[in-house]
Amino acid sequence: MSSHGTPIPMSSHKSGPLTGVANVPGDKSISHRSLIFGAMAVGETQITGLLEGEDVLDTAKAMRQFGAEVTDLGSGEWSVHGVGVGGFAEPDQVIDCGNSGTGVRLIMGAMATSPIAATFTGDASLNKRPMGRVTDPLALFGCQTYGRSGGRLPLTLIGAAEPVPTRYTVPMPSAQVKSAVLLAGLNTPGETVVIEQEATRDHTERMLTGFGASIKTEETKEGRVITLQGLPELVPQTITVPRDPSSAAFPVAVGLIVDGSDVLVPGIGLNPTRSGLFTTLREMGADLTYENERIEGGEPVADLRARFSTLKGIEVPPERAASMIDEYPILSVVASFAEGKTIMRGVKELRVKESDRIDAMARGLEACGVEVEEDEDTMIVHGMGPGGVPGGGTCATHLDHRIAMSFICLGLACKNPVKIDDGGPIATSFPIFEKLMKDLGATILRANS
Ligand SMILES: O=C(O)C1=C[C@@H](OP(=O)(O)O)[C@@H](O)[C@H](O)C1
Ligand SMILES: C=C(OP(=O)(O)O)C(=O)O
Repeated sequence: MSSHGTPIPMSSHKSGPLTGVANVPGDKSISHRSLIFGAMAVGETQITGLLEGEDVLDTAKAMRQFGAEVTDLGSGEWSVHGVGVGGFAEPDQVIDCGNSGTGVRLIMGAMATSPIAATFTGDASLNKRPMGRVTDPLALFGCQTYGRSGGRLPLTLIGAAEPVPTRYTVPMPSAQVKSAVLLAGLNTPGETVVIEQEATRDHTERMLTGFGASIKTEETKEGRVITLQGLPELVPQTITVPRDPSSAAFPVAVGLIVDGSDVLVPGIGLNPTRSGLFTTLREMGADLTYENERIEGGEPVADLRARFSTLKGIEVPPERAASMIDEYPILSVVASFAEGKTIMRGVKELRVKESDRIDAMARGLEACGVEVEEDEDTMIVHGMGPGGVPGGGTCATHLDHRIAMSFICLGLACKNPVKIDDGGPIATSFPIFEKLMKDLGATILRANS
């Protein structure tokens, strides 16, 4: 089932060369943060290029429930009148974050140090995901949570009336946990310190600095030590959201695996905490070039050009995992068309995303004739060479947008069509995916069309 409706079965079919320009939507991580940080600033934040996917729209609704004025001005332009740090009102309805781990975890952090209560829920996927990783550190500030066993949603959080500053080492590589703790630190007097052993996406640190918070990051023997000074007044910003590298991954991938293709994906952020997939693809021999390299909004940006390539399997360094964590499903598709094995280690976080992504990809690839090995923390794909994957399988998507899009991409380069049980979740992060792919020349059908 899609998160908000009936299932949308789809199929994708071997396509001729995919060519043209793919303008992917705004970055999901930055879109959530623009709304949440805007809601915590005093005055009006203006946002251009917001991703209008379901995940982000759920965050916009939640910010309204906490008292911010959030207005859709049309064409990706949004305005947020914030209530200031500590200014959140108590919502009078349950906060439904839909399919979004980022939304619920960041919002819990943002409210955890205000003297209000809120109840959070999500769809069947989100309500299975672990929340203890966020509620445990938030409890150190003095808030209380009452949830289902295993720390699952639905969950009620009662914010700390007198929050105490906290020093916390994040036990798994997670930007969501890091961000939740930093956001709780905003309404806490004194210094909040978060330590991460592996660098994860740093949008919270960069953007909060832009909003006027004092955040210092030091590389030490312990890891990255991030220190936030509490009780800043956040200053509203004018934000242009860059295009999402995690969405760019799909047109880039089909450009590489569909014979004769040449696809241009303009304006993609190459922040090193996000660009691990592109480095990996180039190591596999991809004809993936960075054109018109430039700096936009303080971030390195380039137009990505992907042309059909003969690829070789490689071992992806595990220390790169955090910088491409959402891209392993589509990498496993690309790896199916490489010569030799692609070994992905250090990827157990994939098991607690919208679905268990190692299991979902392994089962679907096997159904399409690809050999996959896995253990708790590893996935190995045995490549079948360009054009060598039989296809013909039906793949379960488990309410997971990235699984759905990955199998659609697979089918475009297989000998036989690939079916997915539900393309509905694609709307959570990439609502224009189907049209964008068809405009490049992809054959994608809905079961009833
Ligand atoms: O902070 C963020 O915006 C995100 C962090 C990652 O999750 P984890 O922090 O759980 O690894 C990523 O998978 C998610 O899509 C977005
Ligand atoms: C893991 C993802 O998102 P979230 O954790 O926000 O649900 C994703 O978009 O791949």
